Amino acid sequence: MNKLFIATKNNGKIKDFKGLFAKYDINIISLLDLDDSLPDIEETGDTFEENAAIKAETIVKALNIPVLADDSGLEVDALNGQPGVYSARYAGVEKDDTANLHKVLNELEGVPKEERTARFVCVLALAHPNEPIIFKKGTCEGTIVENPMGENGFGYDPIFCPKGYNKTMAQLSSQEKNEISHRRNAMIQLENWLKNK
Ligand SMILES: O=c1nc[nH]c2c1ncn2[C@H]1C[C@H](O)[C@@H](COP(=O)(O)OP(=O)(O)OP(=O)(O)O)O1
Ligand SMILES: [Mg+2]
Repeated sequence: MNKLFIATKNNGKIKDFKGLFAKYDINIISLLDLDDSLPDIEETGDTFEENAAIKAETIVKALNIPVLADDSGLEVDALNGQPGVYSARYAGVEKDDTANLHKVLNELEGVPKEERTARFVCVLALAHPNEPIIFKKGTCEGTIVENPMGENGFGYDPIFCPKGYNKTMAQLSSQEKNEISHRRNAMIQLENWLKNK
C-alpha cells in the first residue's frame, strides 16, 4: 500500500484525511507516528500558504520524502477575517479549541445572525524533494451560531453552521463533513492538478 506523510499533529485533520484518502488505498502517516526527535515547527508565516510551506518543507528536509501539509483556519467577516491564520492560538494558548471558539462567540456577542457570516479556509501544500512546492486552496462558507452544538469534528466545528444546513459542522458525521468541507474542496483542487499534470 502506498504511504503519504502529512505534516500535522492535529488528530482531527488526520481523521478527515483518512476519510478523504480512503478511496485511494493510501496509508496516512503523520508527525504523531514519529518519535519526538523532530523539533516543533514554528508557524511564523502571515498567510496560510506560508505556514503550509513551512510545515511541508521542514519535513521534506528532515525525511527526504514527499509531504503534504495543511494550514487552515476560520475567517469571520464581522471580525475582519479574524482569527484567520491565528486560528489555532486565537485565545492565547496554542490549540485550546474550547477557549478559541468561546473567544469568537464573545467577540460576536450582539452581532445579528445575518452579519455572522464566516468561512473555513484550507491551504494544502504538496512538497517533494527537489521539486517546486504546489498549493491548493479550498473554502467552506457558513455562519457562526450563538451556542456550541455537536460533538464530532474538532476546532471551531461546534460553532460553524455550513451554508444550506441547519446544524453545525460538529453535528455532521465525518462522512458528511468530508462531502462539503474546506479540506475536501482543497483536495478536489489537488486531485485535478495531479490528474492533469
Ligand atoms: O475542519 C476544521 N474544523 C474546525 N476547525 C478547523 C478545521 N480546520 C482548521 N480548523 C481550525 C483549528 C485550528 O484552530 C486552526 C488550524 O490551525 P493549523 O495551524 O492549521 O493546525 P493545527 O495547529 O491544529 O495542526 P498542525 O499545524 O499540526 O497541522 O483552524
Ligand atoms: Mg498549527
